[in-house]
Amino acid sequence: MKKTVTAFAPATVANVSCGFDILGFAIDQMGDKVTVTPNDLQQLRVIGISGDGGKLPLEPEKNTCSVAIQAMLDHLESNQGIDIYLEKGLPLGSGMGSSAASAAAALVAANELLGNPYNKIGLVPFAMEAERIACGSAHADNVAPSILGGFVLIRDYHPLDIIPLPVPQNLFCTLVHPHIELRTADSRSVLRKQLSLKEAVMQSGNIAGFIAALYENDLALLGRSLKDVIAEPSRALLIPGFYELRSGIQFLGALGSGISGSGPTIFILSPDQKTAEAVGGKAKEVFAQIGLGVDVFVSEVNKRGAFVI
Ligand SMILES: Nc1ncnc2c1ncn2[C@@H]1O[C@H](COP(=O)(O)OP(=O)(O)O)[C@@H](O)[C@H]1O
Ligand SMILES: N[C@@H](CCOP(=O)(O)O)C(=O)O
Repeated sequence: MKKTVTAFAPATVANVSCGFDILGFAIDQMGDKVTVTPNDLQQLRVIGISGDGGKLPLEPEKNTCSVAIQAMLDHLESNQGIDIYLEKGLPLGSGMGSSAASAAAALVAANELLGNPYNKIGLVPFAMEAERIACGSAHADNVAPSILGGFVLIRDYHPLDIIPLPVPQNLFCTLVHPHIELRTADSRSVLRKQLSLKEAVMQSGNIAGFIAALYENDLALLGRSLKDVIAEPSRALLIPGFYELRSGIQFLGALGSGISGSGPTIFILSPDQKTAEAVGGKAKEVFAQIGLGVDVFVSEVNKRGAFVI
């Protein structure tokens, strides 16, 4: 067995407006790193965390790294002991799949340590168990793209059916992260439990249009499909500046915008880097006017997903 393995897993944008709980994509550069080392104690231990300001739990039953690896070891019927070190690169409660990136990096590192018993899709159910403890819901729309990269559709959860999708050319994403923390568990609690038939029809039309746009490389159709009648109406109220930003960028040439995951991060898709940068500049102005700090990132879609370093 290898002595030590480190893996990186990227941030993700879940939902992508029209795909609540069933669609997500991975972002370049930003993410978490996890290092795993075997121990002889037959125990999983989180031996250290950096970059989290002391906020994340070291208890193995509460940290998404250890919960994900434990789910994998249980499936393998293994009692291998592993020490876990997490370098947190993503802000917590950001809507950029922070809890998911930790789980994804931990699984890819532990899988390598154990001789790769699983392919990447095989790791997704273990990462979903980590999401269950992080926010009370085992959604896969962050963990699947963080592990696999690109756009990923979760066609069904029972049984799990994961479909990697094509990534169109020249698609750029601007992420605008206002400096507030929004826990996924809290922003799930504001969701309506019922949809009207009319709303279900609208959401189905848009997710179908979005998937067709990915296959057709049709960015205009992709932009028209960026609509969300399920989560955005209730969640946007929790995000100061959401509607101001949307109206501020409307003539800059972006394809569309929405809430990244459960927020507060807002994503904007653009057909070129120049537009994505201009949108980022406008976002800084809008948030300066309302007096709230923001971080702005511009990224292409990350096609690689989590990898061993
Ligand atoms: N390794 C971890 N990385 C990130 N969050 C973790 C981790 N372990 C546990 N958590 C918990 O998950 C929650 C953050 O997840 P979540 O609210 O889903 O954020 P995000 O929207 O960024 O994914 C926090 O309450 C945090 O305590
Ligand atoms: N589909 C989930 C996605 C949550 O993403 P996160 O990055 O905010 O954890 C939801 O909308 O609740």
